[in-house]
Amino acid sequence: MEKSDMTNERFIRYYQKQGILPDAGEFEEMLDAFRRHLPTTFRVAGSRQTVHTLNKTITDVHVPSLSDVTFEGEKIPPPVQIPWYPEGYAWQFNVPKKVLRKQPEFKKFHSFLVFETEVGNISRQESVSMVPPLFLDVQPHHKVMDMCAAPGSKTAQLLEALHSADTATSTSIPSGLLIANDSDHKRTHLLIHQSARLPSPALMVTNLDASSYPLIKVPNPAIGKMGSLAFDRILCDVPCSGDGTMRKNMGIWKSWQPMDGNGLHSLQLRILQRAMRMLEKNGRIVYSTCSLNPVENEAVIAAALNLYPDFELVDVSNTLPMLKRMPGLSKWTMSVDRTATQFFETHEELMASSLDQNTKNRFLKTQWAPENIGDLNIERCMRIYPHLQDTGGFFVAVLERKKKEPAPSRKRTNPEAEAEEVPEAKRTKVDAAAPAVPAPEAISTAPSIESAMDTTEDSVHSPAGPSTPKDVPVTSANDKDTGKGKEFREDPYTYLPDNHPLLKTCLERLQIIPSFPSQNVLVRNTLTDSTSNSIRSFYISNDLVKAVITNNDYQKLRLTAAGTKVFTKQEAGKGLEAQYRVLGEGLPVVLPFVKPDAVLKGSLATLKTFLESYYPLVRTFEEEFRIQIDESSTGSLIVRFPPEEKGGATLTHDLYLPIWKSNVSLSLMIDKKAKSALSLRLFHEDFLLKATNKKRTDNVPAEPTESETPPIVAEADG
Ligand SMILES: C[S@@+](CC[C@H](N)C(=O)[O-])C[C@H]1O[C@@H](n2cnc3c(N)ncnc32)[C@H](O)[C@@H]1O
Repeated sequence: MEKSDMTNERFIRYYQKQGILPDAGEFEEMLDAFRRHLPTTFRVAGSRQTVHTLNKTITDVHVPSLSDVTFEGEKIPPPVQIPWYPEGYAWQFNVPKKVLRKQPEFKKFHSFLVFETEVGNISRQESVSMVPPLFLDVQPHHKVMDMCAAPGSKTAQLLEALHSADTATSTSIPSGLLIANDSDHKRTHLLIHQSARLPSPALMVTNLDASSYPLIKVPNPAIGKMGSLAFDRILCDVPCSGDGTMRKNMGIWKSWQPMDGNGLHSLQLRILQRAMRMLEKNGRIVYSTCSLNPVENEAVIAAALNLYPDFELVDVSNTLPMLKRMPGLSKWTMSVDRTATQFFETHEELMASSLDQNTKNRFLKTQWAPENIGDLNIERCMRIYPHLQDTGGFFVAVLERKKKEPAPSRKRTNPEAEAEEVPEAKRTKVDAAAPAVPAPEAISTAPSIESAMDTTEDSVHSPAGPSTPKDVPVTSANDKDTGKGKEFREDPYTYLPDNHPLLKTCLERLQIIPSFPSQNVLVRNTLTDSTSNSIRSFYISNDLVKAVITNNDYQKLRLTAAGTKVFTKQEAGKGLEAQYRVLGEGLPVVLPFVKPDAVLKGSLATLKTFLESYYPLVRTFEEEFRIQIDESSTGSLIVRFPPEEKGGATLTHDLYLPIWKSNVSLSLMIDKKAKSALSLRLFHEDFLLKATNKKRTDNVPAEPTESETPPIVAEADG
């Protein structure tokens, strides 16, 4: 898009009128920033140890190699750490695509990023999108809800925080829970794909309208009865008009008009209200949008605070001090047409106008600033503008229940506000879906329970998505997208008795110790006599996920995923019995429960042999490893590669990998991309690519001969 096309009179008129920036000069600066290309940003993801090691590789190896680069006579700046991101684990660089494709050092860095993104060690995410989860401050014991989660970049951050006790080799089983929800069924699958990079026994994915999220029943040991689940942390990253994303979604320059935001206010408010009702007493909500529009931001927050006067905005000015932000607005005006020409300062002014009643009825009083806006600490909301730190635009507000009684001045501006301002039909709907929603006080006493780099996050800040109605205030959830009335086809979630014969045999064969939480193993089918013997995969969850699944109807919850897949059945070829094997994605969860002497020991040389061909013959391995293999039975095995430095390759910490032994050959049971990433990270070249190319040039058959072929393909995981 040409710079000259990056303008929109309606946008400029509307936002100048809102006074979102103190002076005209700064407003121009913001517009200029909106017209510039957004830098590429990413964060290092995964367990603390992995993050530390990978970040050190970027700092010590990549940055120095990129620090003195010139391309076509121009100096190219190296990646820099995002100043406000904790521990320097997020980075940004701004180089043209052709530099990434042609300049050797940047090309190498780019493939490093692509592969590490594929395996989940790097998350390409717009920098402002990293902000809301940081303010949520999630701990491993927290019950967390991500109400509008797809495609899931923030879900990944929440999951990492829940798993902060993980080590480089094993996944902890947090006592907390993360429910990632999205009303768009297709997008929940993006969510599942994204979170597969960090498999968690504490994760559930649901497909519901967040504004009418049902109560979840769980046992409350304190009262010996069932209670309802209240959440410690809730993220409301609501659907929005997305005008903060214009640097990336350039179509918004052309299409922007004020009714986009007007049409979303009601849905946004209802989602936030629902979160307030589901929050644990000392819990925290983060509300965010990628929009600059006060009607989607401060108006929603002010209305919610007036509906729930026991809530307040938290002063987070000392958190992430390097993050530049502007205070929330206490004054704004409403445009009631597409052209942004007709403005009304108050709802009363609109009502007294000569506009027809139908037009008037499209607007809610809550879209204007309430009279008591001065009492709401609205300046504690955070507005992030593109010119401040070369980012997209964003809005973030942090809400908690008040520690003290509401101050006398903080009374509802209109005690009937909820009934009047959020149409009754909606409330009835909410209550029907969620029987007997308790008052906030009641729920608080409830029981405590991109190429990869280029495309990964494109849809994160896309405007509201398909469920966003235009032009009219949303008066009810959109059935088409919330799945309501749509058939829900998911296999059931069934917990096995811990002495189930197939599970017992599987655990014995894989040498899993008795403390393995087999009571939390589930399968994705109903257990009849005929299915009991044909279980394909075993999954594991934590206690809380089990409590939710066993006490609620998974169909009502529209549960699309839960727990981590750990073991899967492997057909073993002619004459051999099928066996279960440990999945690569499940290994970090299972590892603490594998008998130590069942784990084989390899070396960098062993690993190189595994990476150099798909099905290396046993005889091609060095003797020390061959002896161990000869003593092992065929099937699923685990190998530990201890730290080692040899011939320019460095392994800094223990690495555990699943392998498969067939009669004469072995195979590393991780997918191709993970193999390439490992090869590049440790040996600085992609052996797999070399092996594939060699096969092509030597005209060697693509697959090994039958006698060598293990009964599976190497990338069978998933
Ligand atoms: C801004 S995006 C969320 C981005 C996401 N949090 C992330 O970081 O990847 C808003 C999401 O809300 C979903 N959505 C729209 N209406 C919804 C509703 N009523 N309930 C739940 N989700 C909704 C959309 O499908 C979209 O995925």
